[in-house]
Amino acid sequence: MKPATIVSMEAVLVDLPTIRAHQLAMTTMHRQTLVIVKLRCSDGITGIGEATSIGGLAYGDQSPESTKLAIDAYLAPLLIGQDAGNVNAAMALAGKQVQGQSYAKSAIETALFDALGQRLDQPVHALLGGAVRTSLPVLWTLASGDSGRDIEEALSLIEQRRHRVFKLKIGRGDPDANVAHVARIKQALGADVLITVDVNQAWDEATATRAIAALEDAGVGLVEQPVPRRHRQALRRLAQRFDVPIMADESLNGPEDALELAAEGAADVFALKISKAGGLLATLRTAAVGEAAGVGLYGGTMLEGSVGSIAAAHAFAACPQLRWGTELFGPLLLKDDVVLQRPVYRDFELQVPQGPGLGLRLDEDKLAHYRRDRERVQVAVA
Ligand SMILES: O=C(O)C[C@H]1C=CC(=O)O1
Ligand SMILES: [Mn+2]
Repeated sequence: MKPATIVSMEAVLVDLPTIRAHQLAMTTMHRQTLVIVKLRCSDGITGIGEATSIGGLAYGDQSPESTKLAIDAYLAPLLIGQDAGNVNAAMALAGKQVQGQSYAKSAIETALFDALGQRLDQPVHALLGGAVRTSLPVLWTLASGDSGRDIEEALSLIEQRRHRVFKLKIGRGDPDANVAHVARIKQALGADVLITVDVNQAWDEATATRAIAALEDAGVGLVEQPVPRRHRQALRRLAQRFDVPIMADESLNGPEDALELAAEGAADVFALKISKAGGLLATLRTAAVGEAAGVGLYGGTMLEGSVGSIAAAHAFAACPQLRWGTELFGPLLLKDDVVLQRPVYRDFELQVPQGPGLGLRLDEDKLAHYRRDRERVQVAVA
């Protein structure tokens, strides 16, 4: 392999409308903002990556704007001139000189892997040691805010053979009303359809104890992050108390959290996300801790567009255990995207691309159309 260095890095904010309102405990989304990273190398290859958050700062403490700033002001100047083919060395340098910023680091690592894959003519999953599956089961989130509409949406998606597992976003408003909403949907979809719920940290322990008992009675199969992320002892007591598995999402970032959660028996399932871990390699390290502890693994999403979702798909394809499948449906929630070939969903699964790198390319016209700074870019070109 000929040596290549990183010559430039650009972080572009892209605003895309969603196909419908997406209601979570903490916010309602009508659009999604992607941070698309383009990393150019001295051999002419450009790698791409994506960092995305949910509802700006509603999900966590990194926003698209703060991610772009971290890249523009710190990570790009640090990494330009470094060996583009040595992902471990670049990420170690970023880890040493930049604290936190896991979303930015994930996007940059993705772009390095995409470039390396193109250079070696190998898909990213091959660079991670090889895929153990060629497609990934994908659930769908029902979050329109209306039980009747959610039921219609689920029935139609089952009919289209697109999804057969559904996650319900709850935790907003009266917990009893939340439980009634879940029970209505579970009853309408029947015993064979797995229903999971995501509370996004909205309940205190007493509320969670009462509500999870009722959710268990209603037939829910998995409860995600019922209590605030730092309330790990509460999470542990809930995981020990109930038969229904409890999944850690916001409480789990990298391998260190995984180790502590596993040692304490605080979660039955881990929601892996490349952006929380700070990259594909850190996601696999987090997964390894879970696997060593016998914890179930689930391929989570930050509701990324195609670039971020496919990056995650390469990591999840290389993950030996993935007992709970994935939720990599982000591209389907967006009205449009900025790639030339949108991901393929078939028979309830996302097909993992087999082409070099990520296996997808940017649609530069779409990127120019949806980028937030398009007026300024047009003026600069004119
Ligand atoms: O897991 C989350 O909290 C965020 C995300 C995943 C699916 C969805 O609808 O929202
Ligand atoms: Mn979640």
